[in-house]
Amino acid sequence: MTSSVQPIPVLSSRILPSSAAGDAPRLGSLTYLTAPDPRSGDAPTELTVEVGPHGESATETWTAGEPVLRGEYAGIRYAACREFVFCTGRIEEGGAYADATHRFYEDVFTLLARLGYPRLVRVWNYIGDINGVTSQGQEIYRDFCVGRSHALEQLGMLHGMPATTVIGVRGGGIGFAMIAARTVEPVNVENPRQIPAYRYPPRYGPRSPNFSRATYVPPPGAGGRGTAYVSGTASIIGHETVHVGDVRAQARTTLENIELLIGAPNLARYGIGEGFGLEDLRRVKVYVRHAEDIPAVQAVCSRLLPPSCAAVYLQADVCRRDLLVEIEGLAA
Ligand SMILES: O=C(O)c1cccc(O)c1
Ligand SMILES: CC(=O)C(=O)O
Repeated sequence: MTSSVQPIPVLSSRILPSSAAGDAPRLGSLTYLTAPDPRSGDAPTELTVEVGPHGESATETWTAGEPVLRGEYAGIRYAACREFVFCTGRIEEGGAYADATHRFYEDVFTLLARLGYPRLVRVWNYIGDINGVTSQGQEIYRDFCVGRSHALEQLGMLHGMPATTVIGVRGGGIGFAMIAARTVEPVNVENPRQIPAYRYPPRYGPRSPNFSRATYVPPPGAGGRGTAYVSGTASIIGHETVHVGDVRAQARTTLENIELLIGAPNLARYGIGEGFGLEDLRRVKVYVRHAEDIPAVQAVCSRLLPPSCAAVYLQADVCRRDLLVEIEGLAA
């Protein structure tokens, strides 16, 4: 009997103004709307969040070039091809989020284990009123971190989380999207000039955030290029916010952080034999806290990013009050 080795499907994605998003078969999508849209409940594996009115709206779609199988477990919707699964879910608005977040992450890992896609590649968490407080007086972002950390501790995964974005959006509750892989081996990468988030000191909250600064996915076949998924990155050196009150300097420092993170010298520390520069960024989502800062951030980014990089500027809150801008993206 002969067996043929099937090529691993390539995970691809693109971003368009939300009105122009086509309806090609997809694993899932993330849509950022600048106004509430009463018609847009979340379709299966299509997460919609409301951002501030002064930035852009956009849809990022994720496709795999082959048929997907859809399903639902514990309220989490998924769409899977052979190699990748895209999941979305929501926690409804409530007085506090730690317990619901704990349960949500437990359910996600149960689902991924049952489906056979145990390797997380990318996670997004969109939190309503992220800098507001719970009924117990804890900041909502910190309360979310407590629930996530408890779930991961139980699973022995405190240090194993991939590239992640946590951003504040309008409305209440938390929207989640995740991508996991069946066989490819993602490599989680830290930034040499930032301490790992799971080692942040307690002044940032009772439980540290759990995420890696980037996740590298090797090429599907010999000779190709891999992809570096870059977490929400901000103007942090060590564990400290730098350039408080100066949005231009925060934007520049953020891009320097990304450059150091995905460059060949840093990736070599993980045995990765390639590297990326800012010129390899294919797409970024730039989250800007204050409407009036958007033009300045756009100016910095258009100077430092290549014209080939699709950039969208979204008005949204960042997890720390003194952070004015956060940038995520992918390089390939
Ligand atoms: O996973 C997180 O807690 C996190 C924290 C900061 C920025 C970000 O995009 C994500
Ligand atoms: C972005 C951010 O808050 C962090 O890296 O911790």
